[in-house]
Amino acid sequence: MIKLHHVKKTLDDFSVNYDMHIQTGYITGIVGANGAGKTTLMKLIMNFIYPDEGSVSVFGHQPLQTADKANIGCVFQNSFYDLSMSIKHIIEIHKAMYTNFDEAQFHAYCTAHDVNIESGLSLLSNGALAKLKIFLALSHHAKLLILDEPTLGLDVVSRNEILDILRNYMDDTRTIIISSHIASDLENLCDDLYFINQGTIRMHETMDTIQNQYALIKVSDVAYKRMDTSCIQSIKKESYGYSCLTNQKPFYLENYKDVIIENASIDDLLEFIIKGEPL
Ligand SMILES: Nc1ncnc2c1ncn2[C@@H]1O[C@H](COP(=O)(O)OP(=O)(O)OP(=O)(O)O)[C@@H](O)[C@H]1O
Repeated sequence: MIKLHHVKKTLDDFSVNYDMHIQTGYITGIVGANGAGKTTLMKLIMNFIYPDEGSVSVFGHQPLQTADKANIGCVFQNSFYDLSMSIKHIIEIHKAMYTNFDEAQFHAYCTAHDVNIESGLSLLSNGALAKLKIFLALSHHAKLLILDEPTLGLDVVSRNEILDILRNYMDDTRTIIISSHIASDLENLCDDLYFINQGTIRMHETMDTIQNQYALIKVSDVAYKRMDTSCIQSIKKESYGYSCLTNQKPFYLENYKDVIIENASIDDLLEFIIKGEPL
């Protein structure tokens, strides 16, 4: 569905370097701290900015064709319509932009999730505005959804509603790329994750591999010295000794029955990527 081949881009003093293959039928999460380069990645995919080197292909086309944009729904954090506009006006724009804009479906989303279609944008709460952006992105039956922090500003109930809608939206022919600061949202949604730090991909794993193979091992200084660290990827010094990240959980569960071995969350992995000491 999407390939980034040796893509390099420099924006003032920030550079990115991306190689990625995002597969059809997958929900791919993009994880990274503030300023890691997540939005820049999505802008490169959407052809809003162009690579200095390398290539980006979407739907097998390089660069993205204008006709392909009808098959993409996107939500970007900092760009939307002027707040003086009404929702009805925006519906008209989307009907003109997308021949397959499904007004009935859009109404159904808004009605089911308490977004008043009669309203002007300026009267909507932050949460309603966030939902509106998502419903617009979903309502022309796009094959590809690019969602940059779509749940920002939503409470937990609304976030879970949106995650359910995205799960229901998926089928084998559709693809979602989503970034979020809320790791649990991605944990419960994504099939595949890319971890980005300072414009580079630091880790790419399926959610299954993260859940089955990755773990945190918490040991004292003495226990750390005795432990086989050949399958430890990175460590952090802690008050009690060391916290160690492994991608060989079964090995440590089998051989170190007396130490604390915990599942590694997305937040744990990101923290190790940023602050861990690689072995
Ligand atoms: N047009 C631009 N010109 C110069 N620098 C830019 C431009 N766009 C982004 N940057 C810089 O690139 C870096 C990455 O920005 P980006 O928005 O991709 O990060 P992000 O991971 O989406 O962050 P956040 O989670 O905070 O939204 C930041 O340091 C930002 O200031």
